[in-house]
Amino acid sequence: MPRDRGIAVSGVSKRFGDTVVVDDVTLGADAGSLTYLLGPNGAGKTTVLRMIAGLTAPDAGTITVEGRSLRAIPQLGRAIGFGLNPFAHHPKHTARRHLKWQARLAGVPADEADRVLELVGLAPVAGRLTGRFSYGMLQRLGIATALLGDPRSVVLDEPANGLDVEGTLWLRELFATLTGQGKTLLVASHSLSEVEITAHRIIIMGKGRVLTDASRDDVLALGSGPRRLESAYLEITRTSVDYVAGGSAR
Ligand SMILES: Nc1ncnc2c1ncn2[C@@H]1O[C@H](COP(=O)(O)OP(=O)(O)OP(=O)(O)O)[C@@H](O)[C@H]1O
Repeated sequence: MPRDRGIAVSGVSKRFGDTVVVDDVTLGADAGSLTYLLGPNGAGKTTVLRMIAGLTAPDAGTITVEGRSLRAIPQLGRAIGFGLNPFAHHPKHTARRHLKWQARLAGVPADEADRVLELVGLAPVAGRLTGRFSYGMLQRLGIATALLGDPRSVVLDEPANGLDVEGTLWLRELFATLTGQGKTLLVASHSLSEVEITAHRIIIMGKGRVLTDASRDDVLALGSGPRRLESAYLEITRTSVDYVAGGSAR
């Protein structure tokens, strides 16, 4: 059966100045699947997500959403929900006001704000200033923004960062619900333990290139020991890390 590609990135490259940060990347995410994008710091994950969001223009290649070129989609925010930066909010606005504003930008009804506040568990603090939110609450607000208008595809950048245990379990359930509804989920993450539990497909980038794009089971088969994904990941990215905080760790 052909794969039902929600998001398809084909032969995409991006250079900043003299540096090629995304180099002929082809990857995608299927409807009804949770696809994770992994890779060391600076691998190019966020740049790929920003190009899918239309925030960064690729130098080469094509990006399609449900078979349509980005340029042919008049209101991209209705087709894909993006949660790329939990700090993209005005600290003097309440959560509800922020989401109503985001709804307007995405071209969806303002009353969507209250639906998504409920969905992410922020309804009780809807009237609180976002400047007083904890990091975990801001993550939930970012996820709420991505869910405005109930888009068929959702793209998130490290949504599990800062979530407490209850929040992590909540996010796991949310992902299961969304994929069960046939939605396309593309999520950049460094939380290997969570990825190992929830992924359907795993893409690993390094130095701007795709190193691996395979089912979760096929990636796990490359690892060994009690932390299979961690061991597979370290092996795959071994030659792709040129920045290690605190010096050479490996
Ligand atoms: N606007 C920009 N101008 C110049 N360089 C940039 C810009 N945005 C990103 N880069 C560079 O592109 C490279 C890839 O960055 P990117 O944020 O896509 O990596 P990443 O895989 O998401 O990393 P991380 O895991 O740290 O979030 C990095 O070297 C980064 O410094």
